[in-house]
Amino acid sequence: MANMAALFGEILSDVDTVVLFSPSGSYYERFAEEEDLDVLVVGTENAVGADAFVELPLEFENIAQRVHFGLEGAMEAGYIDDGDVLLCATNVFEGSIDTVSRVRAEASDTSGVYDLFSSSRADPAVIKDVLELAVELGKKGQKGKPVGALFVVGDAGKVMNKSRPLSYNPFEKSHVHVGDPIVNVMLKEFSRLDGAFVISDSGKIVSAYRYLEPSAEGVDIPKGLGARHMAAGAITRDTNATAIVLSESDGLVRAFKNGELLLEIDPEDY
Ligand SMILES: Nc1ncnc2c1ncn2[C@@H]1O[C@H](COP(=O)(O)OP(=O)(O)OP(=O)(O)O)[C@@H](O)[C@H]1O
Ligand SMILES: [Mn+2]
Repeated sequence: MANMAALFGEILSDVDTVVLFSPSGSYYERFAEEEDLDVLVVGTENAVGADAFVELPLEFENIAQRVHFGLEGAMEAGYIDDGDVLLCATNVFEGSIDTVSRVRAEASDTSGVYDLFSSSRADPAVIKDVLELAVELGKKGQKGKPVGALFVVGDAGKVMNKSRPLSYNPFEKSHVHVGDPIVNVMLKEFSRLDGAFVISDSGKIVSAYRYLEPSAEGVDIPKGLGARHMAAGAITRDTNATAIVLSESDGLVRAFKNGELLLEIDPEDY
């Protein structure tokens, strides 16, 4: 048997931090016991009670995105620095950790996606729920047909002031929150509605059918995107809201904050 440690040694040498993605308790313990090793845990929850932990808002199926998001959060939290060499251990196939990637942390690579969750005015769990809602809607569509949707999350009072109703508001007297199971049942209904959904910091659906009228001056969104995306970008520059858009035409989910596109994901990858 060839000496694997010698053959793969380069990948494992001169590492600053080991990053474990969703490790089991016993797996984590083995690393935590090593005194001269910096260990960071990344996952949707801190199941192993690690001191250094970065929360993933979603279980990213795409490994590169999972690693990227984790490292962006780790950089933001100060666990790693620009130029650090990291060993990222994660699972690609079913079950436990099966893959190790050697990655160099690049501050210039950070897209601000972690910011979307950590410093949005709305509760991060609400952003996550809405993002999941948009992804699910993007996967399912409406009877197999692609649908579009626009969710404006946070700073709802100001958003309401910068918009007008296209029709009566079905949520006027209701107390529906984005995390409620009923919201998933309502998904299909949602997708028929025109205009935007306005959601409060705490996740209450304040209104449907809102036509956004922010000032679009100076908003710089990628060419080729239409009125829905322009309105989404612009409302986040005019207010402290975060906008999450499912495009009917290309099927992608995009998130905007401070007038900028922060995240672009393909629902099929989740
Ligand atoms: N200012 C606005 N406020 C709320 N909703 C809007 C606004 N402008 C457009 N929309 C909604 O977006 C829908 C699609 O518009 P349009 O095709 O111009 O947008 P788009 O950015 O190309 O989005 P898509 O990729 O989904 O086609 C409209 O039918 C309308 O429901
Ligand atoms: Mn369009």
